[in-house]
Amino acid sequence: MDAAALWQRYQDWLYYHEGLEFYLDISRMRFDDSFVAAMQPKLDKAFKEMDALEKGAIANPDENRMVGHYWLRNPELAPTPEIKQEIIETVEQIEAFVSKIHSGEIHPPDARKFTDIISIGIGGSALGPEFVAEALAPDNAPLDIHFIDNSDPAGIDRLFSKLKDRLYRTLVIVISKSGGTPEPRNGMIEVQNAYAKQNLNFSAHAVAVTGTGSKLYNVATSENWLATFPMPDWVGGRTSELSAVGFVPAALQGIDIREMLAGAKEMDIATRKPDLKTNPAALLALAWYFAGNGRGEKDMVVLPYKDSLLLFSRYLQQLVMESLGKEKDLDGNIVYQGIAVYGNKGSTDQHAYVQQLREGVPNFFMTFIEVLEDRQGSSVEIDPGVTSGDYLSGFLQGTRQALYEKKRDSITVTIPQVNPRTVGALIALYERAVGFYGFMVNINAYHQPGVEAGKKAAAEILDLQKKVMEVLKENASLSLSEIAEKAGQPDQVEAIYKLLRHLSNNDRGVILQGNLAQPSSLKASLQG
Ligand SMILES: O=P(O)(O)OC[C@H]1O[C@H](O)[C@H](O)[C@@H](O)[C@@H]1O
Repeated sequence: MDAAALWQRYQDWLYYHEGLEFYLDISRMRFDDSFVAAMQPKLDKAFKEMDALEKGAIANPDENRMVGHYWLRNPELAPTPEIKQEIIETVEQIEAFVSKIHSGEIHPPDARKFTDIISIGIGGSALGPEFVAEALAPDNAPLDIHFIDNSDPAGIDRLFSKLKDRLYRTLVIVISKSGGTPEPRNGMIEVQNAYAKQNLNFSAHAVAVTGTGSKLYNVATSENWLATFPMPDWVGGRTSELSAVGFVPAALQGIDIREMLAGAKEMDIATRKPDLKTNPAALLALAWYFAGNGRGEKDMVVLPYKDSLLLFSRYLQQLVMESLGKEKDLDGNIVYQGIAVYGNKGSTDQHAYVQQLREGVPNFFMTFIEVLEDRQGSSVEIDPGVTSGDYLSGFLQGTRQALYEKKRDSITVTIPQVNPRTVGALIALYERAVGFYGFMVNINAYHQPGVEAGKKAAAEILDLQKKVMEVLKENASLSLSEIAEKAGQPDQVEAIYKLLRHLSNNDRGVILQGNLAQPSSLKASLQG
């Protein structure tokens, strides 16, 4: 295609939203009109299913759940008056609580105000809050946020050593929809222990965000924590940023959650239109379908050219991959669906892997995220008439062009500024695009059966560890296969080897002797 034809194609496919000052350009995806025509029935199906979903259909059939994150930004859409009321009240409760924290009306027992937050959660209960904190927390936030999003003792210690003199004025938010996920539970117990060591009353510092009636809910209410905010059943973890999950930490940092809701609501209105060319989520889903033949054959590389959007691709990883990565379609056929997502930020990543993207295996499509405003205030000239922002903008355009020359497709999303409204809009855009795409390829985008297998296997390893420790207590020194026999798990020698190796490296009283390069030669015993 020559330059004039490309320029025409750009204009033919450009989507612009006036209210949000938002652009979407899919002109550098090389589909043709016949592809678009062939996709129309799938698009029509997706529009219809999306409409039913918003009206409260059981869009997550195997969990028998409604999918209601769209109601969060427009409670009028909620299928019952009770749900509508719950949505409105939760935001009001969050705002009332947050203003009391900011004013010091609610304060820690030994200080006038809370100054820091430890936010404990994983998956959907961490990625949204982390992304939004990085994108939107003001320089002088009323509270500084820190995250525990893993079960890594060294990671937790690093945070404790940073906060040890501030724990007494740190608010702890434990976020878990199910209230039973091991990682946040572990994080909570670690933090409780740290408070106990300093003779601090944990409950006077703690807030929960969880489903009513969950284990965490029961702990928080019976221990009289400062507050508990509900996480409704009809909001999935990966679409929970605009619920209490995202809003409690965001509002505490002084981020305008009403503006996030307003941006999302406006994007929802745009992405509800049953017309491809005026619906940016449908355009995105179409582009994804084209890129990977509706089978995820190409990876989605997401490169925001803005430091504050660094965690967007990580956030999208869960939203896209947990939603679309499915073994079976809705009719039970094996389909192995999904789209892999990765990326950090530009131009930084140009100096890491863009070499492969331009010249190596062509197994991806790019999404550039462009922010029109370079910075607030004026810029110094790096070269005559040129600022660092001009460079960044040039790098984006240059990479887009260089990729296209090599037949590597790209999408460009352009926002005027990184602010609560545009971030809310971006979240809503991708939530809807994922939903559309899910319907286009006929999968349930709202469950995650594959995550359970790893959790179950981990629980079995921990049970095995208990059995192995019992065996060692009763015996002087045993080979790994003897331990496996005595534990009644003869098939689990390798798992036993691995857990003993771990214990022996962590002062847990386990001694492993023998040739470490030949695990079958090892004998294990307990110290003392
Ligand atoms: O919020 P929670 O119930 O603790 O869940 C946290 C996360 O863990 C699970 O394993 C799911 O795969 C995620 O979708 C979820 O966001």
